[in-house]
Amino acid sequence: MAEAVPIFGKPWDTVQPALSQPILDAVSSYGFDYMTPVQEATIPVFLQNHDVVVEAATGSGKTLAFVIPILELLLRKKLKLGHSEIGAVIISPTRELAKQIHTVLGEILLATGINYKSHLVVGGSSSATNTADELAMLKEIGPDILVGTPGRLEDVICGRLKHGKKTNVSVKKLELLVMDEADRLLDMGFEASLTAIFSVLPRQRRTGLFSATMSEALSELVRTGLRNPVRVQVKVQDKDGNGDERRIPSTLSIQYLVCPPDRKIAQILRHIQMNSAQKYIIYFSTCAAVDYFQKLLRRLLSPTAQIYFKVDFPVSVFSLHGQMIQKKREATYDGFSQLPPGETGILLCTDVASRGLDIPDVDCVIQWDPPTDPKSFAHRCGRTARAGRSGQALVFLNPGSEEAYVDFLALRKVPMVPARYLWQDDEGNTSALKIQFPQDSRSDELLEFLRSLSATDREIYDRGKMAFVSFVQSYLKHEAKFIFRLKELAIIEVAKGYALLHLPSMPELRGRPTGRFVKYEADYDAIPFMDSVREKRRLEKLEIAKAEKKRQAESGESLSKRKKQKKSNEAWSDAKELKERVKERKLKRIKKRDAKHADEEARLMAAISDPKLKEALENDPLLAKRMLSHRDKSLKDMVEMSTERIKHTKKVEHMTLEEVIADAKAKQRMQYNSSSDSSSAEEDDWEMVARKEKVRQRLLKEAQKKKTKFSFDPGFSDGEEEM
Ligand SMILES: Nc1ncnc2c1ncn2[C@@H]1O[C@H](COP(=O)(O)OP(=O)(O)OP(=O)(O)O)[C@@H](O)[C@H]1O
Repeated sequence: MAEAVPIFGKPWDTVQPALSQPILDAVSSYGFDYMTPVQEATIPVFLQNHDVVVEAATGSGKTLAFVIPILELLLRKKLKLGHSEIGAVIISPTRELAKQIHTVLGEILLATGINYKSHLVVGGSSSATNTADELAMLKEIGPDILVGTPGRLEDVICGRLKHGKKTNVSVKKLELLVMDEADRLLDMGFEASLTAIFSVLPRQRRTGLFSATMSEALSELVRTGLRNPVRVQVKVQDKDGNGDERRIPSTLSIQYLVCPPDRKIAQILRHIQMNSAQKYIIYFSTCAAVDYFQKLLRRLLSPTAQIYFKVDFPVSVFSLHGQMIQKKREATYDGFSQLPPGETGILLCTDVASRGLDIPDVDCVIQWDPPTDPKSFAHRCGRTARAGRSGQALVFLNPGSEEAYVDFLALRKVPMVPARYLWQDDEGNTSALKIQFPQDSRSDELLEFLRSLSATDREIYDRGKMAFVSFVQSYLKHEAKFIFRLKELAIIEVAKGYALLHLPSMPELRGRPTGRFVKYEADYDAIPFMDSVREKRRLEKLEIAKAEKKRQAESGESLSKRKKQKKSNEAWSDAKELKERVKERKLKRIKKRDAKHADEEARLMAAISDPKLKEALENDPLLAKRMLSHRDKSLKDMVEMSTERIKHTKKVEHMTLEEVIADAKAKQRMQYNSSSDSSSAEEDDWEMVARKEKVRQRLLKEAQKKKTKFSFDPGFSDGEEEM
């Protein structure tokens, strides 16, 4: 078990300006006699009404560094908040973290006896499934402090509602805004929600940003949301006293193991076998991998698998990722957090659990693969070694280009030391080896056993393929691309490490020598689901597919032809649908325009008695439009102009663009020579004809290219082409 190392600062009653007695009593009821360095540095500055930007290692006590000043400032101002008025808002990137902060706040409020209420505002919570429910709850409770995630908070604070109800929350008297894991808030693309929230909060508020890692985006936020902030940076020295600075707690030891990807699972199991009664968190890059390895681990813990994973102590396996429903997320989090001491527990998760979570007594953090965002690395490791306790972290690096990650992190003040390869003898005894990649037949046997599980359980088989494919896709998303190069990744060994029965067909595998991968001999169609309902449904579908295949084989259709046919049918129907939609939109536009013109023309025709004029107008609806906008011209002039234009339009239809321009220029010259004022309407018409000619030329070229039928009506189509 991890032991506590005292790394604390001054007592709480030394804070200047002094904290109120109820708050001092509350922290002492927690058994916290001394502040941590970040609390000592931050609380006085926040209390002196400064905005703060706080950067301190994981597990250093940042939560109380903002919770205490929030309560103290609200108390000190003796702020009388109405039923719907909010005094402080705390924003967190994940629901779990928001819930945790809300719990800490609630406990402190209870211990102080202060009459403020806090409320948790997160999406997908079991208590309020939508914003309307949330607002109804808020109306009933009348909280003073809100803790939540950006989207739902934006809904509640800014009144962006889906149900047309007005928000009944007022932030006019808000005193404090805190953003925990502020850099993550921006990385996760919450910037728009944050900006919306800032825009409705009073400018005279205090703002605090807290994180263990700062980013460039954060300095942008400092510029936009804070006023002359005081920057608090708590530095950690290396334990060996060489004066080196580190971004991680001094009580945290991080090891790395350069290990072929197909040995990882055996290494993890041996780790667990060697260290009983420990709490582990294992990070994966994708939700699919979490689900898959949870299934495998659970099966490995069954009595029949004890030959490969022999443990004589109870082990509970949990999983947590962002695609799980909220209720399950909450149950997992609570289950793992409340695991009784002396029991071994393993939480498999993605980065949704990398930040801020204060799960008690986590002894070891293992990273199956490094995170795509390098900043997450320190946060993941920081789930252990919290508040002065010691803790261990281990990351697997694939041989090839990933070894460079060690130096990359060292430059970012995250030091690591090499780990030893864990070896298991034939009796199942585990020991640490000095050599890096020994022959490891027991690891190979374990993989074969996992494959045999896959060959008898379709859910494991399907999930394995999904996990592998999603891993490859996530590998391409690594921010440190110069280290994580897919070309240099031993992808076949990765597939072996995922205990796949066969390689999936994917472009990333094209051109790779696959000889090292031995396909598992099995009838893949026969692999059943353990769940009888799913299996029944699968068999029914399989029957239908087989019957169809047989029918096509009998009718002589080749597979490639069938595929081609299917593809062309899909493409054809898609294209047809699109064409119809375009046509529909076009017809709508024409109808709308015609209705408008018809109205104008009707009024005009009613006013015209000259039959010649009427005829000219019928031939040229564009003229009707022009006549309405040039009422100062006599109708007769307009008709002459129109007749001339119609003649000319018909002529230019067969002219090239150069000829049209030359013609227009000649007309202009003639007009200039005759010293007559050129009519602007007429100039517009020439311009229009030239423009239409340009369009016609373009369409002609395109049509020639596509060899499609081409028609273009320069008089009426108003620039709309028909192909
Ligand atoms: N003054 C204190 N004395 C002893 N323990 C403390 C003190 N302040 C906080 N702690 C404990 O330290 C642990 C870590 O605190 P907290 O979760 O606030 O860390 P953090 O800096 O926010 O970490 P992270 O960066 O991972 O979010 C908690 O269990 C908390 O109860």
